[in-house]
Amino acid sequence: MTVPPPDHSLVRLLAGWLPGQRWFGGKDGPIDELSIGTATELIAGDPALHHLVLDVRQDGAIDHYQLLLGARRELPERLEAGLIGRLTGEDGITGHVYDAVHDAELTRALLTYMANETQVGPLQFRRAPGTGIRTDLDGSPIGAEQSNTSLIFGDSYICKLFRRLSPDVNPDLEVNLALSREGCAHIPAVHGWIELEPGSNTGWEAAGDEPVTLALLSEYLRTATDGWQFALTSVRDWFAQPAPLGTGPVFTAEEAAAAGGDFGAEAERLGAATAQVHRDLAAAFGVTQAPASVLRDAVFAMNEQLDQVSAAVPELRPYAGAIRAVFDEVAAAAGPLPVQRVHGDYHLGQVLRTDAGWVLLDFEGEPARTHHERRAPAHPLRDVAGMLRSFEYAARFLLAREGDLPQDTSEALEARAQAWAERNRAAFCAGYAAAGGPDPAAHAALVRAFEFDKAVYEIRYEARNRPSWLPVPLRSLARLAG
Ligand SMILES: Nc1ncnc2c1ncn2[C@@H]1O[C@H](COP(=O)(O)OP(=O)(O)O)[C@@H](O)[C@H]1O
Ligand SMILES: O=P(O)(O)O[C@H]1O[C@H](CO)[C@@H](O[C@H]2O[C@H](CO)[C@@H](O)[C@H](O)[C@H]2O)[C@H](O)[C@H]1O
Repeated sequence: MTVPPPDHSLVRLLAGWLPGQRWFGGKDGPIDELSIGTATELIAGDPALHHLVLDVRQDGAIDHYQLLLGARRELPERLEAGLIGRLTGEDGITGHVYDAVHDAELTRALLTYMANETQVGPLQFRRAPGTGIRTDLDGSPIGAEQSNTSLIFGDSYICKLFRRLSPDVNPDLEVNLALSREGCAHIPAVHGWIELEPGSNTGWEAAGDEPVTLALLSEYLRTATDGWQFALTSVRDWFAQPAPLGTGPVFTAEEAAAAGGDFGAEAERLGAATAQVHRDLAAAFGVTQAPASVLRDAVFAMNEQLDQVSAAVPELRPYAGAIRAVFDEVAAAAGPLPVQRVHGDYHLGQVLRTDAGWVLLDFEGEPARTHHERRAPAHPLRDVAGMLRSFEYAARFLLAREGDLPQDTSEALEARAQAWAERNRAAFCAGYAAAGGPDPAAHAALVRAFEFDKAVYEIRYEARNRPSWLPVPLRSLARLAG
């Protein structure tokens, strides 16, 4: 038997391992070709650490994924979860190769390199101006379901390693740095980042002049509560209120105040924080008046998405006519519109409640959008609509996943879900407008169109990624379009 050349066998191992990774975006189809775009040795010896950018060709397009590859002759049991395979190589990588995010002994070097602003081959490690970085902390991956991989270092830092790489600066880094410069109080402090020199990967089709962002090191908000979990706790309390079920929703201000875990005041504060971040984004990146044709083009794209998703997900079809009518109404009334940088994928899972207030995370935009789309200016009420959708999700999540409840219970809980959503939507909008954002009530048709567009996006997202969640957006669509 001939032993394949070591480089070849590494590529083969990677091609077998990649499709099984949570963060791999190309699960819909086969990998046509995989090659190693850049390979940089960060630590030599045993164990060794290599940084790889994998160029993955699928269906005519190339995506680039980042991997920290560990190599050890003997693999301790604690690292087996990340095992990719074994190499008999002669190319400097020998022994067991594995995803090194699990190896604290190796990932500690990331902090040291960032603290010292080291350059290794095409990789440049950066420290944010005016900060120091501790180098004595061990990293471990967070358990959360996420599109990237984040390591927590002690109680101090969270380092997000972007898995699918954007061709230039990642909007998450770009926006966080810009907001830091504005003194924005609603983001975690940026401590450092890692980037790849422009032009270092020849397999990059759309590379720009900017360095490619590989990782972002931020302050870890250890005691913060995730917005989605916080909201769900409130919905549970709301459902469990002793007022007799079936007599209508608990909804007077007094009843709401008495309800354990009422979320209204939090929703209002979140609205205010959102408006403040929008103001800082406008200050950092500017605001332009987009001509009416820009909104008409946006509506064209909304209709296109509606057609595509209706074709793929039959459950959407009964609502398509009502949705199209709302889109067309907005297009017909289109005038010049102020646009600016926004969050782009705003929902309760992107906000944390700290002792000091709400903090916004993950300015990368919707994962399915192109890099160009994710950095494009938009109307700030798009973010407002995203969060309104999220209140709908939180309100209906427990019910949609409950299965068959007796009809009277189900109707009574639906009424409460509706009341919860309405109360928190209104509180969020009030907080947003009071803090200086464009009043959602004064732009009701636009907000409604953005909400429908987001709902259509969500239906595709759930059908593709979490089919058991599909009833959640469908239930709220039935109400919105009904
Ligand atoms: N600075 C932070 N402090 C505490 N937890 C954080 C911080 N940043 C992110 N997280 C947690 O990590 C999760 C994933 O982060 P996120 O930036 O949304 O990653 P992804 O882009 O991979 O979805 C968040 O939902 C949050 O729970
Ligand atoms: O957080 P990501 O950038 O990965 O965003 C994607 O995944 C989200 C789910 O994790 C998805 O959000 C949808 O589900 C949320 C509850 O899990 C809900 O709060 C949001 O309102 C709903 O859109 C998001 O759409 C998707 O881009």
